[in-house]
Amino acid sequence: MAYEQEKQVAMQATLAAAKLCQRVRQDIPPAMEKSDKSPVTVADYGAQSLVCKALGEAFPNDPIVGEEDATALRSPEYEASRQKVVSYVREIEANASETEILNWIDRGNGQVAPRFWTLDPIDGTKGFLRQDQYAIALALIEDGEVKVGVMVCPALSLTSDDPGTLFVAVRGEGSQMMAITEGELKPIRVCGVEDVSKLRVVESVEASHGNPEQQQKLLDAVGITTPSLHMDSQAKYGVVAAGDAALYLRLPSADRPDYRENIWDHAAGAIVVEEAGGRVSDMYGQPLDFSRDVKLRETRGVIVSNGIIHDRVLEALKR
Ligand SMILES: Nc1ncnc2c1ncn2[C@@H]1O[C@H](COP(=O)(O)O)[C@@H](OP(=O)(O)O)[C@H]1O
Ligand SMILES: [Mg+2]
Repeated sequence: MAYEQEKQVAMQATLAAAKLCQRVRQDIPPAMEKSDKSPVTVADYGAQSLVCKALGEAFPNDPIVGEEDATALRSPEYEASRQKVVSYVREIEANASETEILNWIDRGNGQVAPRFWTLDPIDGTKGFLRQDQYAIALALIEDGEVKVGVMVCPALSLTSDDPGTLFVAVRGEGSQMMAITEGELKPIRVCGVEDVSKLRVVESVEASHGNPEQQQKLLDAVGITTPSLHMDSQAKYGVVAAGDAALYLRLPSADRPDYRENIWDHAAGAIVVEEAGGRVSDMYGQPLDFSRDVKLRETRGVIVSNGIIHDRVLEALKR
C-alpha cells in the first residue's frame, strides 16, 4: 500500500500528541498569548514537540511546517511554561532533555517544499480551552497535493461512547476512522442526499472565524432548514467525511477581510473528506492550493461537502 510508513508514523505520532493534550486538559491550562493575540497552551508546544520528534526520526529529510515555534518558550519570561512543557513531554518521552524538546518544537519551522509535512498540534485551541472539540492535524504534501492526512479528535465520539476519534486518509486509498479506545480502522463515506432541507451543516463555534450572517443566508438560499451544529477545529471535516454532516461552511469573516487561511488548518481535513467521496473548494469552486505558501493566499472561504450538494451551494453563492 502507498505511503504505509508515513501513515503509520503519522498515526502513532498524533496519538501520542493527543495523549499529552488530554493529560494537560485535566489540569485546565492557562493560555499564553502569541504576538497575533491568538491563544497558545503548553499542550500546543508539547504536541508539536512529540510529532516533530517522531517525524524527524522517521523522515529526517522532510521539512515540517508547524503552527508553533519555541522562540517565546525559550525566553526567561516563559520559564514556568517551559518547565511544564518539559514535564508533560517527559511523561511520554522519559529521557528527553529540555534542549531536545525545544529543538523538536523548532523542527516545525520548515518551509513549503516539493515534499513536506504540515502540522497543527492543536487545531481549535479555543475549543481545547473551553473543554470542547479540538484536533491534532498532520498532513504530508507532495508537489502541492495532500497525500496523507491524519486528524485525532480526542473529544469527539462518533462510533463509540468513549470520546476520541482518529481519521486517516491516503490519496487514492480512501478514508478510515477509528474510535481511539477500540483501535480498529474502518472505511468511511460521506452521506447521500434524500431531502435537502434536512441536511446537517457544521460551522465554527467562533463567529469571528467565519461569517455567520452570510452563511445563514446561503443556507436559506440552498433550502436547508436544520439548525447548524457548531464545532471547533477540523473535527468538522471529520463529521462530513463520516457522513454525519453534509456540509461545512466557512465564509470569509466580514471583520477580517485580510485574513488568509493557514495550510495546517485545512490540509489533513481536506484529504479525509475527499477520500471519503466529498469535495473541498473555496467559495468560487477553486480547489485549495497547498503548493505555495503557509497561507492559502488565493483561497477565499472554504466549502466542504458530501460532493452531491456542492454545485448547488456554489450556485447559491454566486447569486
Ligand atoms: N478570522 C479568521 N478567519 C478564519 N479562521 C481563523 C480566523 N482567526 C483564526 N482562525 C483560525 O481558525 C482556527 C480554528 O478553526 P475553527 O473556527 O474551525 O475551530 C484557528 O486555528 P488554531 O486553533 O489552531 O489557532 C485559527 O487558525
Ligand atoms: Mg488551527
